[in-house]
Amino acid sequence: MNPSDDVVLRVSGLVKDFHGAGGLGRREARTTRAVDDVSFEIREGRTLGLVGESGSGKSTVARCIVRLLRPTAGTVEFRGRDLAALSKRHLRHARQDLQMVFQDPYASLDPRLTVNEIIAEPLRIHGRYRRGGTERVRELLDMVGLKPEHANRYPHEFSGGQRQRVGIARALALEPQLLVLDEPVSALDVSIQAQVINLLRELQERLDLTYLFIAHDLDVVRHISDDIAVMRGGRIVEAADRKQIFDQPQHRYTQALLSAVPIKDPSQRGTKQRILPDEEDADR
Ligand SMILES: Nc1ncnc2c1ncn2[C@@H]1O[C@H](COP(=O)(O)OP(=O)(O)OP(=O)(O)O)[C@@H](O)[C@H]1O
Repeated sequence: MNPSDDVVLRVSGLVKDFHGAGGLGRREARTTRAVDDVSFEIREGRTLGLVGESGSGKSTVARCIVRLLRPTAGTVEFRGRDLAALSKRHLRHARQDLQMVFQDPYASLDPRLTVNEIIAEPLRIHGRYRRGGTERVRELLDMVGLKPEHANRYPHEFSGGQRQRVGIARALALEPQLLVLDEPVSALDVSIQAQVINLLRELQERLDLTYLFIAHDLDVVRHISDDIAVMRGGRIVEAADRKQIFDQPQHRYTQALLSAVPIKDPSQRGTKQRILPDEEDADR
């Protein structure tokens, strides 16, 4: 078998610019390069952790992959097919195979819909909610550790962790191959984070899923990633397998992400503070 055959996602030279208004009194438009020449690939059944501080461009990469955003340059290949080259109809079809789970389960679930309606929505949109649709919803609820009676409840009746389980069930409804998980546990308590990460690991094993797992904290991706890419200022500054990143980080920014010191302010005792080098210092 050709070694590239099991590559599910290949991102090459991805660039995304946002064009916004200039500052006060300035007429010219200002361009922010949120993603600057990002490349990586993920093989079948593996997880790439994409890590970096807020504003480093992680979500923009995710949104370009699932085509919520159109890249300025570069390619996103899914199973060897460039998504930008697909017709609308083929893109719609391909998008069933790559689904996204969002950070905030409070904001990403429509509060007016029951859990049954939320999970069935992608099935309906893609014409796959036929007879037995309710059975499929029950099956999905079971997969994520929820009960059949949860189907008739509304999002506000659930805890944060349960809501994220609903979000995961919805993402799985169309039997995708790739999940783009954009900070899926960041809004949850630490104890609940571990439960959701364990669930994601079980599902990956059971359904042969491939993950792009985005987080701002290396600790979060430690137990789920095979490989890790560290982003800063729109670029990947270091990418390696998990062991290498944790045992022998090469880039000063990765080293800084791994190091933590107690905050001096006693009112914040128990929390950690990252020491991040200045942009110039971070360049090797
Ligand atoms: N729609 C937009 N219009 C203009 N600028 C944007 C837009 N979306 C993101 N940006 C800018 O792009 C850069 C990268 O943002 P992005 O949200 O991708 O980072 P992130 O690493 O995911 O951070 P966070 O974890 O805070 O979401 C930031 O400077 C951000 O302000």
